[in-house]
Amino acid sequence: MTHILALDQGTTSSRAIAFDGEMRPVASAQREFDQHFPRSGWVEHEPEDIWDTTLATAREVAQDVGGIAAIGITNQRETVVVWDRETGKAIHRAIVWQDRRTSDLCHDLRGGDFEELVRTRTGLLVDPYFSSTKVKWLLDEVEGARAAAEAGKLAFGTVDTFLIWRLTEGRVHATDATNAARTMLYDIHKGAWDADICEALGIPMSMLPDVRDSDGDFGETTLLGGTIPIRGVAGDQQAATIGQACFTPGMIKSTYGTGCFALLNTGDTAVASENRLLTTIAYQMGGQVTYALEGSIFVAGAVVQWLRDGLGILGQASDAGPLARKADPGQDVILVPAFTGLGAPYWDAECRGAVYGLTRNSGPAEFAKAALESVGFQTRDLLDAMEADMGKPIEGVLRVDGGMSASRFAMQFLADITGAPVDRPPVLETTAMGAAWLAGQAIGIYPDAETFASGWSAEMRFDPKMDPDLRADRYAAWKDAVRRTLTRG
Ligand SMILES: Nc1ncnc2c1ncn2[C@@H]1O[C@H](COP(=O)(O)OP(=O)(O)O)[C@@H](O)[C@H]1O
Ligand SMILES: O=P(O)(O)OC[C@H](O)CO
Repeated sequence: MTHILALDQGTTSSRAIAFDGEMRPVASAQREFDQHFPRSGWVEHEPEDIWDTTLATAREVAQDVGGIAAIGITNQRETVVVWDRETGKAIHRAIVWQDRRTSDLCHDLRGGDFEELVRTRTGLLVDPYFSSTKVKWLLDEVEGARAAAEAGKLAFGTVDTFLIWRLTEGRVHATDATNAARTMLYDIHKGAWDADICEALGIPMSMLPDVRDSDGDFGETTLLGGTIPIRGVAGDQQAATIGQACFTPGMIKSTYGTGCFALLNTGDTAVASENRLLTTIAYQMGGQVTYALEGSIFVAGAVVQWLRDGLGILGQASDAGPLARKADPGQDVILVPAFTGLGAPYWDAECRGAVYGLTRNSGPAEFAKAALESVGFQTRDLLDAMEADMGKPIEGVLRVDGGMSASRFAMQFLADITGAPVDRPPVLETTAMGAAWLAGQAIGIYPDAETFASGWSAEMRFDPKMDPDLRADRYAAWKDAVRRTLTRG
């Protein structure tokens, strides 16, 4: 039997999932790895941990199913690895997307021509979230790094690129267009690295990988038994967009993992946001770019982890919904989970979390309810910004996935507060499925986009049930709470 192996290298764990010829997941393995927080606001991963967990899970699953026809890679985005081309060793730990160490630098870079250049060419905002200022930090701070980079001895990559390099044993230094689009170094209109931005940040272009189609040819690996081609690569949120079959302009998916990332397919038009959303690449196939508007929220499932590990009021994440159902409906407790600032559409890196409306009777149930509702409120912020950018209401359904979409309470509130039906597919591993589909259709064993999309169906639909007046009141209360939390008022 022919299988496609999807490698999903996420923020907290590496997963390998084998899909059979019918695109059904048939075997999987997962390994968590350590998170390093050397200072407040800094987040690092050990590149060898990323590699070891990826290789171990890939080997386990490959052995389980036997023949693998092709590999698809999907990855946590923006995270930076810089390594020595000669030895293959990283010069420093990976700097993770959540890391805020370049806040001051980004602050200094805002407000002038550079910010405008970044916005118009990369579709992004000047924020520590993206890769470029992290690369600059490494070149400035690691001894000898800048000289080595200028001599062409160092390679930069997002995690996909690092894994491709390792899997091909240094033969291929490449990424796909979706990952390139998250670096803040890539012109998404021209489809090329931007020399002006690289020069402004002092990043030698010799460090940068070759950019290919998401279903391009990324070489072969002999490390999993036999010779297996790598034929699909996409950032995890883009892979989820593909796995949710959001191939038509106007379709939206929203993934609830550690954070939440909503992508609206805008077809061949790169819509410039007036509402602080990101313009990004959904996928590139056959040289043809499909764009998306993206809203990025930094804390979604992480708020449930906080209830469990920080407050200790949950035994496990799945207790959150049942606890929230016990909350006193008369209390309007609002939690703004700005643990690391707020992402879209506010982009306030300095503000921190807050709780409003506490009474003497507020307890664990009210906290659980407020935490789950905060994710719905934040998604409504994104959808409103998308509607404003598109100049028309967003019709249709929100397709959801990710670990937190398992919560029926959270998904029902999401439908209630957005007023949009919410569809949840039977396979929540849509990220891996998207990467597998890219690779599988590239080698001709999976159907084309149209056929894949027509076969897509929801396992569960959540219809909005909230009274429209109550919806308006509750959302106004959220907006008021956010206004009071922002450092910029
Ligand atoms: N039943 C549940 N109810 C609420 N949150 C959940 C539930 N199950 C998982 N989560 C949350 O989902 C997140 C894990 O989702 P996952 O997609 O694996 O994230 P990531 O890929 O970012 O590591 C965790 O933050 C966890 O708190
Ligand atoms: O690893 P995840 O699923 O939390 O996704 C991380 C995103 O790609 C960051 O942009």
